[in-house]
Amino acid sequence: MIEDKRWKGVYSFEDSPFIMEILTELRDERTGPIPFRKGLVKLGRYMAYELTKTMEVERIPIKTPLEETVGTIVRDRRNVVIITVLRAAIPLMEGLIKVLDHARVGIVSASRGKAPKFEIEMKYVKVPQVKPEDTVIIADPMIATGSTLIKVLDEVKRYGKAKRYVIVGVLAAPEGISRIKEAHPEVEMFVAAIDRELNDHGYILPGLGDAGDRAFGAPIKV
Ligand SMILES: O=P(O)(O)OC[C@H]1O[C@H](OP(=O)(O)OP(=O)(O)O)[C@H](O)[C@@H]1O
Ligand SMILES: O=c1cc[nH]c(=O)[nH]1
Ligand SMILES: [Mg+2]
Repeated sequence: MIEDKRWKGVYSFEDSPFIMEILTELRDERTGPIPFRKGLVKLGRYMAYELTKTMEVERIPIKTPLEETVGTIVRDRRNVVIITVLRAAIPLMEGLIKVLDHARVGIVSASRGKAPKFEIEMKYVKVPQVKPEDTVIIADPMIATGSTLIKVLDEVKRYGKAKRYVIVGVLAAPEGISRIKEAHPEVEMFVAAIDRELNDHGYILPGLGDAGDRAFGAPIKV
């Protein structure tokens, strides 16, 4: 996990060969929906494991069958709310929750309109009460213009103030990170990699394409 020099609290996993191997499979245009979804689940699991290294722990006395000793509890793992941003975060959340198994889960829908406005439509919002001891983890694989996550954070903050707000994603563009940090400076971000830039349609380059479509197939209008 490396903190990017450009922003405070923004980390990538470019130092982790295994996470990079999973990302490589996701980027590859030949990867179909089944391995694509499996890759997102794997990333969720490993990134959650890495995230626990930044959490508060507690030492507790325990007894083995032979003697008394001291054990460890990741205290913050008990107080997690995962916000799943439909659609593409569904497999990522499935991985996160394998490690963060006590998590309460909120679901929000967010659909990004076309360039140049990239308006975000948020129709479905089900978020639990957020408590002061909570770590709110917002799962969304792609941080492009940042518009989706700014809107999700604005909304989620109405449900109570958390101890930490953490975004877990796969790829981020520098433009999106800067915009989110401007709107919500305290937010931390953990992404597999930070890519070069956005194209005119708001897609991340080199990126992996449309994460929702690659995981679930392209929707049609009827
Ligand atoms: O940072 P932004 O520019 O806002 O773009 C990022 C958003 O775009 C994708 O969702 P999309 O709107 O394609 O919905 P989908 O998951 O249903 O495909 C992605 O999952 C993010 O939520
Ligand atoms: O590159 C991008 C940008 C937004 N949403 C995606 O799914 N991919
Ligand atoms: Mg999409």
